[in-house]
Amino acid sequence: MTHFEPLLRAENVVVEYGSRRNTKRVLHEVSLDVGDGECVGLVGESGSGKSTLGKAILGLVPVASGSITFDGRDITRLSGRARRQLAADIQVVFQDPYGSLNPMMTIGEILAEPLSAAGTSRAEARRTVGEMLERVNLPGSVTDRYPSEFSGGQRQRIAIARALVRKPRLIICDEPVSALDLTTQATVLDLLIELQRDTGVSYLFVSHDLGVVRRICHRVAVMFRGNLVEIGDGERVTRDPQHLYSQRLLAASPVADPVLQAERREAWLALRAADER
Ligand SMILES: Nc1ncnc2c1ncn2[C@@H]1O[C@H](COP(=O)(O)OP(=O)(O)OP(=O)(O)O)[C@@H](O)[C@H]1O
Repeated sequence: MTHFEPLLRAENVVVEYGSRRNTKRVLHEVSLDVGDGECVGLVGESGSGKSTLGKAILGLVPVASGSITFDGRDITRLSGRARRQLAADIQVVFQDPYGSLNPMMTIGEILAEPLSAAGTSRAEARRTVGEMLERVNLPGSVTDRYPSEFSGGQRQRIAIARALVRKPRLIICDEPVSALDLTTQATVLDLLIELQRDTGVSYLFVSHDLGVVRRICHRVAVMFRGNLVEIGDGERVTRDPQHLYSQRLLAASPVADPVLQAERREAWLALRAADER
């Protein structure tokens, strides 16, 4: 089995929404590692806290307690400036390729923007943009066109290229293929796998779709009502649902805590139900 050095480590992360008087805890001491070059899936039913963990790592929601370290450095509570500097290393790809690309900008402008914000020269930015388009299998000629001229799958390729331009070490993929039809999903997942092989980038792959996660992830973490209730060290090649559901997770969990045990079962039954729909 491959062992991975943790690039990202979340330890006992607590996130609460709401006001001081009316607090709703949505993450309960969640701990999770992502290794260099590893793809860790985060699955769970709707509202279980998957996106919130992604947002906490990106600094988009405050962490009430616990810590998040990246490459050995505490990034739990960074100033705005330090957070912007970290943007080169941690990028995000969202579900909605329609909403996440500015419709008023050309593809060339969209891809060059993070580079010019970081002070890269125009010539260098143009070269990098061309390289990234090639990586996501789009021709260089797309730079003069606008997002509305592309299909959902192509837009998601563009969003991935934008996430890649600053050569990040981690990409939070938040339901990146959920809005796509099945064939397009498959090509985008294959692209993500290929990019990971070529660049060694790590993914935290948020999805409610176990089939998708099974296809792309090395390990799968299961969230349930704000708790991380299970981590299975699956493999990308694991395609057998029985392997995940029955062998590893439902039957053989040596969990002393009966509440956690019950939550694990419920989480997996909910996922299985969603998977079968
Ligand atoms: N800005 C917010 N203010 C208050 N509550 C929120 C906010 N964002 C999310 N929540 C709540 O936090 C909980 C976790 O939400 P989150 O979006 O992280 O779940 P999720 O597992 O990603 O769900 P989905 O698969 O539907 O995206 C939910 O109960 C949700 O209603």
